[in-house]
Amino acid sequence: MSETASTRALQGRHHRPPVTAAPGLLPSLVPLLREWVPRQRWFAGKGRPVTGFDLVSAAELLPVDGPATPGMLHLLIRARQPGPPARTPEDDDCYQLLLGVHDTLPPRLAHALIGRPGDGPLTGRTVYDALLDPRLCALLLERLRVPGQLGALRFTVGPDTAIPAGLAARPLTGEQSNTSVVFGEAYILKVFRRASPGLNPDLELPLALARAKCSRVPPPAAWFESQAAGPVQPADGHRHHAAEPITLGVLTPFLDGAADGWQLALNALSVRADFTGSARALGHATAEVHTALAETLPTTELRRTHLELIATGMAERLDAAARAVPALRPYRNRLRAAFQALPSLGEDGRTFAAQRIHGDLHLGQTLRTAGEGRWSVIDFEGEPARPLAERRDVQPAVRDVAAMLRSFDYAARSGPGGGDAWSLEWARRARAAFCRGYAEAGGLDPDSVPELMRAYETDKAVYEVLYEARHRPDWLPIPMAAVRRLAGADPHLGTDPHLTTDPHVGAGPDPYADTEPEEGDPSFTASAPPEDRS
Ligand SMILES: Nc1ncnc2c1ncn2[C@@H]1O[C@H](COP(=O)(O)OP(=O)(O)O)[C@@H](O)[C@H]1O
Ligand SMILES: O=P(O)(O)O[C@H]1O[C@H](CO)[C@@H](O[C@H]2O[C@H](CO)[C@@H](O)[C@H](O)[C@H]2O)[C@H](O)[C@H]1O
Repeated sequence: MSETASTRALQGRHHRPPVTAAPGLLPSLVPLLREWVPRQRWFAGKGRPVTGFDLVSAAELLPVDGPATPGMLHLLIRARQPGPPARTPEDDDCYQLLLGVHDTLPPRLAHALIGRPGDGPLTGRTVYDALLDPRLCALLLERLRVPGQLGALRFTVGPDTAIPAGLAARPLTGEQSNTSVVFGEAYILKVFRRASPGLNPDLELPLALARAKCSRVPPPAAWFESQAAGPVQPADGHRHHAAEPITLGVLTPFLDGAADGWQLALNALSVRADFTGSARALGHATAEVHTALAETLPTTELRRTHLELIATGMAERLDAAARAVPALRPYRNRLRAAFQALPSLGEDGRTFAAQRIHGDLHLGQTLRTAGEGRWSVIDFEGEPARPLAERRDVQPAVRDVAAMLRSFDYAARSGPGGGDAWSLEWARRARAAFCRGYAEAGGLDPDSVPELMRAYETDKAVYEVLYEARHRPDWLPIPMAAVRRLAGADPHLGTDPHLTTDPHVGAGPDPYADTEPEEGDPSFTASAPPEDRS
């Protein structure tokens, strides 16, 4: 579409009141959304029925009254679900929808269909997920690349950034917590599906890292937010005001041809290749990101009372997970021991540094660039299920390290070896190499804080049990294996033997390493895996 045509379309000059002002709009969409929203991967309230929706805000991004061209609506809606009341406004389940409105849906968009309202202002029209329609995505980018305001929506372009017009859109359809669209293989727009009042760390931290000149994270090029969504009536019966802007989407440079760490790890496992060079380089990248975050955003020292609070939070999450997933219950007491070790750490006046961290680091959040083979880190949103305030809090940086260690275990258990002895040894070595790389590049040596590492790895495994039970039940055995291992480890041992850094690890041939490998380890190569040599 030409710039003039798209600008005209986006101007949306109406000769009628906007359809979003019609009182019957949301009621007419509710029956469709009650079917469609709970089926989406990003829907957080799985397992509880949706009894209705409240409208938080609505904007007409493209007029919906043209018969030949699709219209586009922007909605923030809050799902009504019976159950325990929300603890904070951030806990409420508010979702962002971009709806296409057309007379008839072209067959190529059949998978995007939401439904056809039987009454209200869109009677007889077809409503569908606009983020699956490349044409509507391209128009959304046209809106985004020019700073400005539309109703409650505010569009911002980063400093010294000029986004070209007319980039072709390619919606991503993989399993994701949010919805992403690639434009001209030059930019990627991530549209957050859960909308919480407050700056999303996936905008906040990359902006801070760009200020700190950290080149490990693609800098935001443009973003859009919603300002003050007015009073809403969530399930807890209290009226909340969304005082802070809600971050809705972020556009960043697309690392074309980059491969993600998860895929690279699975590739390595499939040919029985060592991964220690890559893991070590990833450790370096992670430490660089942590250092830059600590330099540019607030930090604090955690003392005994903080450690008590952290341990209590972990124990509460364990209890909640065990209520939802019975398989966890037999391990509950022994897992708790890992958390109970934390407060005693502060007894001698020992303190631990806390800072802003990634919050959900795993191999799928790392990208290795095609040309120079350098690791980047993406997706700073934190664990999507946690309240925003908690995700924006300072924490020990080793929490990210523990999370990444879980990811090597996941790869080994879900990859081609299916958790055989060779794969588990692969994971042990990759984990140790990551820790070593992290410490080499200035991060706190994970071996020096075994209790913290064990507590955070346990907390992460518990999170994963709940995550898999909700989203991918077939994957549940993977974190359950970690739960059994962590519950079996002697809580008085100090260092978990699975975390110990073997000084000889991290040296095998690794086709994906971006650092010079050290002297090779002949006992662990692609051609001679330990159990194959007999
Ligand atoms: N800057 C980028 N360059 C290249 N690919 C990216 C970039 N950002 C994200 N991706 C790809 O898009 C996918 C989804 O991004 P992510 O931020 O992890 O979204 P979600 O929170 O929905 O999981 C990632 O797995 C990655 O492959
Ligand atoms: O969608 P996000 O990337 O924000 O993160 C969520 O989904 C992840 C899975 O896609 C999940 O990660 C878990 O599975 C990974 C393999 O698919 C594994 O590498 C991670 O270690 C494991 O935690 C993540 O926990 C969840 O928040």
